[in-house]
Amino acid sequence: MDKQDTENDFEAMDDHMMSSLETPLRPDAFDLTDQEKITIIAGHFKEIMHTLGLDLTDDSLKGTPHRVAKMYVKEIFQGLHPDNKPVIRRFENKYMYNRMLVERDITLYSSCEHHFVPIIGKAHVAYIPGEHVIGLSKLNRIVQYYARRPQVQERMTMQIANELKQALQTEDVAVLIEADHLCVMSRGVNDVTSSTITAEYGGLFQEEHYRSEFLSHIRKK
Ligand SMILES: Nc1nc2c(ncn2[C@@H]2O[C@H](COP(=O)(O)OP(=O)(O)OP(=O)(O)O)[C@@H](O)[C@H]2O)c(=O)[nH]1
Ligand SMILES: [Zn+2]
Repeated sequence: MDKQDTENDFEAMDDHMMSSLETPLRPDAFDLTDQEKITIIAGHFKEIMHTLGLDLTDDSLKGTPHRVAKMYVKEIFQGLHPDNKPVIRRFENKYMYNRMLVERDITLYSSCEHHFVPIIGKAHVAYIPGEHVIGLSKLNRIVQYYARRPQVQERMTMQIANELKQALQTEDVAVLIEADHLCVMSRGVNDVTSSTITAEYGGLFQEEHYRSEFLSHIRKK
């Protein structure tokens, strides 16, 4: 691929990211069942391994195509399927708790959509309840749902923030993600010390006071 192609790729990526927060999916993305997807992906992965020169009759390797396909569909990319979206029940804020609620250090395991290798880190989310609250674990589940698909960190951050705003019926939501990208660490520039931080601050979190309180909570150990 020459430099011009790479630049065009990035222009296409920029256009897409500006026009939509949605993960780019084909219109017929859910026509196949999970089982059909696993069978097809296993076949393709077998070809990849075969092309790499691996002996697929070897005891240790022969199950790998099916293992990888099942892992893609049922585990690390399960967040592509809307059926796996967490069901969030809103409760009335009967305690009248109107201060900040922070859920910090949420385990984040995602995959880079450019190289299909892991993005590993932590998400910190916060909101200021209005009339509604949701169960604490649902904050983690929303993070996991958007992480379990091929991602770029910026889009993942915005998708999580938007979902929280909808679930909580408030703009007063903050999301900060700090993550290590294996595509940066284990190949390419091979940098194992850098990490990537992205953040979205909605509503009151655009004000310095609320933002600093959030940041001070997530810095405390
Ligand atoms: N903005 C953004 N870029 C990412 C993310 N994850 C990976 N990338 C970058 O996507 C870019 C893809 O660039 P390319 O030049 O097409 O790929 P490449 O030749 O493998 O690039 P190198 O990683 O530099 O070797 C790389 O610079 C990655 O670091 C992400 O979450 N956000
Ligand atoms: Zn990557």
